Amino acid sequence: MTDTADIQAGLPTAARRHLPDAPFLVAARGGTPSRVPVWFMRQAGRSLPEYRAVRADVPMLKACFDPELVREVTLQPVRRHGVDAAILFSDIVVPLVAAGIDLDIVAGTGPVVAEPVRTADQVAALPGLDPVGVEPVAEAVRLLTAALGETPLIGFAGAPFTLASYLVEGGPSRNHERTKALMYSDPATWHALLDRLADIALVFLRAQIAAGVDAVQLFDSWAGALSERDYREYALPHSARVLAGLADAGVPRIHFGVGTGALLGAMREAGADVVGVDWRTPLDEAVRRVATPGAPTVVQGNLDPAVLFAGDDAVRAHADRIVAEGRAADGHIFNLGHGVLPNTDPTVLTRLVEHLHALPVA
Ligand SMILES: Cc1c2[nH]c(c1CCC(=O)O)Cc1[nH]c(c(CCC(=O)O)c1C)Cc1[nH]c(c(CCC(=O)O)c1C)Cc1[nH]c(c(C)c1CCC(=O)O)C2
Repeated sequence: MTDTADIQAGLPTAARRHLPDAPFLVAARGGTPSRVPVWFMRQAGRSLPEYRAVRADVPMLKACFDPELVREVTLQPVRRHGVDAAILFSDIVVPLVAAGIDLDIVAGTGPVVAEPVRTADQVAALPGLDPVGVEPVAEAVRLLTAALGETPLIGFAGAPFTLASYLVEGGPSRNHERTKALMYSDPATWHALLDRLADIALVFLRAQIAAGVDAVQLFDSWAGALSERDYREYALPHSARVLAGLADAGVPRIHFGVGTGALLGAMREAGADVVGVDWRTPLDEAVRRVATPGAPTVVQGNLDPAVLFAGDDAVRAHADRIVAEGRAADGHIFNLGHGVLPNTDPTVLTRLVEHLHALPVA
């Protein structure tokens, strides 16, 4: 394992903007924002015709390494919806590609790995990430912080478990059976793999922070496939190392996964300042699960993305319920319970943002 101290060296903080009143950042710290802050996971993407237009001739991974294109696509949902945060347009596999792992993002499928990683020798041969490899991403962050005005920028990475699932399965998986087979049959190789992936995630996030992102989200999208016991044994220590390795930066750390109702307390313990919640767990119940003495309880979520297809009355009714449930927390950042579905009508999102911004704050 790489010495975490090496990865932590040299984090310039001068790049970060001072945004004391940004509602997203105020809520992330457990304060009272001037309005209900909202952004949407996958807000940049196929739901937007302007995204489809600029991506028409550019493969996904090529786009992720083009700073000007990343800037444009990241800004599109901010311009259109007036959301309270931008999320860097990238992908969880970008640092793996930058490290030299042969994989592609196949439209309609997701990441596909040329040679799945399943043996101790393959794990030992995995390359590390040199920050130079993600310099185009850092450049995009610098372009964005210059363009965003008062709107915060969220950087992100995939958590070690979720990255491991793609590497071991070779692509998206419903049951994660090969991943779990490695985990249960060869724990030493499993932990060595997650250790490498934690290093890669940490280098990627620290490069984004050094370039100026205002918050980070660690996506452990598929952690909900694990029982709480297995999550604590096989995933949490590695996510905890990533999150702890960012503590000195002082930016809010959001941690999110799908179907993680049983894991919310453990995900908080991994070192999250803000816990993202999918739609299966009501926010007031999520607050009970993540509350920790001595620290503000902040949650993010959790509108079912499918509700966006049910008409404005239903959207507003669900949104109002979620805002009310979120009042159980010290801070609530409105979001979906997972990403925007590709055929969502984007005008529904714009009207939802307007509705949330017109609500009184507690
Ligand atoms: C699991 C995961 C991946 N990527 C990501 C996760 C974690 C978040 C989650 O749980 O959804 C993270 C991600 N990927 C993308 C973003 C963009 C930022 C945002 O607006 O939220 C973010 C935050 C762009 C993308 N990443 C991808 C797209 C679609 C590619 C395209 O537009 O052609 C986008 C906009 C590709 C991708 N990459 C991945 C999947 C499952 C897919 C979708 C495959 C498909 O349906 O085509 C892996």
